[in-house]
Amino acid sequence: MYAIEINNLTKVYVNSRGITDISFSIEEGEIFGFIGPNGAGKSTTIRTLLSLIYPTSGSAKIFGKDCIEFAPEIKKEIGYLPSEVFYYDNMKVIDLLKYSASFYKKDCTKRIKELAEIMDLDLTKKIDDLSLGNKKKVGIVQGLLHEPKLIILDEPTSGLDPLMQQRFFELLEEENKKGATILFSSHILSEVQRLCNRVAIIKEGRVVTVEKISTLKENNYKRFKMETADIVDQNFFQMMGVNNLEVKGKEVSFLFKGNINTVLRKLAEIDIRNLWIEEPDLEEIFMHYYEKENE
Ligand SMILES: Nc1ncnc2c1ncn2[C@@H]1O[C@H](COP(=O)(O)OP(=O)(O)OP(=O)(O)O)[C@@H](O)[C@H]1O
Repeated sequence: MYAIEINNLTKVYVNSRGITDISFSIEEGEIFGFIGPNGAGKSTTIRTLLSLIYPTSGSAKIFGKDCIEFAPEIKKEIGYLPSEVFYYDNMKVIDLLKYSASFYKKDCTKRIKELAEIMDLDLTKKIDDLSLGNKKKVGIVQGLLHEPKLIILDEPTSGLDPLMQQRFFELLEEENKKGATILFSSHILSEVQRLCNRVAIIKEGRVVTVEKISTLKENNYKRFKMETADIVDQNFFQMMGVNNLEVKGKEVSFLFKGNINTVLRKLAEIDIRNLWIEEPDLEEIFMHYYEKENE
């Protein structure tokens, strides 16, 4: 059974696009990235899954159940961290978390304490007195305290310092090992690359591709970097499959997609001092994908 199954989901807002014909599925136990620039439609998709808004057309299932028809039942299985967290500022952190826990049938006291310790969160403080990063931590504990089967995170790391981001990622990996499925929305590629197995790339309300991170990295592009013995005209490197070409004196770099032998035969015509062939990072692949789509 899929943890999430989205079928042709469309949301049209009164004056703007929203999302158009989104379809993808997430297997139970996956850590799935949802990536795209601001305004691409990530939050709209997530809010629809949580039945906080209703789709114009299409449908989605969570653990095999329609996300609108079975919304109250499904919500108990989900931990959700919204991109922006708002609280009744006058409350103490512990009171807010106890209040959140009261929606679930189990006793979450022990888990609240464990999570607060991991995330270095002072439970006795008033929410009013917390920094943005600490408010984010409250959201994280609130989202995870009932040990949900599905964790949905919308831009979860904004406001967290690098050490806390690291702890948070480790926490997510542990939850995943215990069986939780994770949907991780972000516009930061490096964090998606670090955490996720698969990713859906969304652009202007539409999913442009769903790929394994490893496929995106390995099968598509290689980054060639070299030092040539003499200065070579950049036209020499212009061939099918070469992109993002940069020639600075004797230093040359480009992304290559295609049969690697073609490029190696071509390079054999010149005198090369040093050559590196690397996996490009996701950022480069992503940018290239977007450029290609815009052609
Ligand atoms: N409540 C709303 N009313 C009208 N238009 C909206 C509303 N919410 C989102 N939109 C529009 O829908 C589109 C998708 O926005 P959405 O917030 O889902 O994107 P996003 O990928 O989550 O980006 P961000 O990271 O900036 O939140 C945008 O064009 C946005 O302006």
